[in-house]
Amino acid sequence: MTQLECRFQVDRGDFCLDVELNLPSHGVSALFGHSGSGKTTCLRAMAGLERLPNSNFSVAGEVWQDEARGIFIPPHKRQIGYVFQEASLFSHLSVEQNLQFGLSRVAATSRTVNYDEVVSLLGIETMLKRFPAALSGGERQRVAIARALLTSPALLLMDEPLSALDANRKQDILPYLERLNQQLSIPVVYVSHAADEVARLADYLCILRQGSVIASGDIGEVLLAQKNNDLFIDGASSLLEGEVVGQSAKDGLTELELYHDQHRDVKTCLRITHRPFAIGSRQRCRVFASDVSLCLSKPTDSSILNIFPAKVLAIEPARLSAEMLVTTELASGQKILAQISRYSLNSLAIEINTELWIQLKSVAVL
Ligand SMILES: Nc1ncnc2c1ncn2[C@@H]1O[C@H](COP(=O)(O)OP(=O)(O)OP(=O)(O)O)[C@@H](O)[C@H]1O
Repeated sequence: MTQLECRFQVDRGDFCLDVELNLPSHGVSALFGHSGSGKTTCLRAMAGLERLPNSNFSVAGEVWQDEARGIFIPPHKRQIGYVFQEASLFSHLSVEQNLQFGLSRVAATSRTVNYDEVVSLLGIETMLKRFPAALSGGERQRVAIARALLTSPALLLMDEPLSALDANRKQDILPYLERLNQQLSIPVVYVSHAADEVARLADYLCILRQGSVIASGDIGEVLLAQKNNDLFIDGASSLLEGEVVGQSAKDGLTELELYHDQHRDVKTCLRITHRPFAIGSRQRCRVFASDVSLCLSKPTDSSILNIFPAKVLAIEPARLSAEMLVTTELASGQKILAQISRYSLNSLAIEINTELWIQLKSVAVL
């Protein structure tokens, strides 16, 4: 079900924005694009911090802006949480007082979020008595997210919340964002220009370029469709998601059964280096096209653990002229990109509909 519907337009002479989006009612929708593509302008318009002409925005059927009808709900009357690049906490208040401030902004009878649950979800139990100056950047950001959640928002807007953090702090905070997404049913609009973040967190991806939407949809589909987009500086990739079904510390392996097309009666199990995941938990993996190789017959003496039969769906040039991107489909329906040399494509005579075997040399667990 679509929950967020917007049409934002503005002509500032040197920058024109014309964006129409229908975002889902749950999960994380990422607005992804280069600097200056209009991501923050859209987020600010959703918050009502910017009133764009000829624009409209509704959340779960509730109209927050409709210029044609003269409707514009001011920011303080919109049920939103807003998290900025830098945590904007009150420095004279303790963490607990900062959180209580968030909680006090909404009447007890209208609260949809539980204080203890949020504190535990963001792992801030031990910081409650401390003041913002005594917290690391990552901890401050966790408190800012908790404070935003405690206002029981109908919508959580996050503008590059990790961009001020170094790589290690970023890795520390990502699991909290994932848990938040899994445990609370508040839709999140997440602005980012980092490919690794959106691949890990987003369920729905919208790519903006120079004020326009150039692609939007399920993250897996957009990653495939935009395989050559230079925003994915780390390379073309596909996403696989599945449930942990096996653990063998002895063999050093964890086994995931991939979610698949319900109409197909075939299952695919992915074996990855052992990780301490709970059986039954949901995990997402990213497979870089450069880590996938193709064979015409089944390799029987390969060190590669994941070898699956597949069919070629599409063949397109990669960004490097000597390389090609081959979209393959497993019998269970997942699509996986392989990047091979033009030379190999020709010498193996790989064409659309060729049936072959794919080898996943490496799988990044996100
Ligand atoms: N209030 C404003 N008045 C005029 N121009 C603005 C205003 N705010 C932003 N802009 C311009 O609008 C364009 C889009 O800016 P915006 O901040 O939305 O992009 P962005 O994709 O979020 O970029 P970044 O990743 O650098 O934050 C830019 O050219 C910017 O300079």
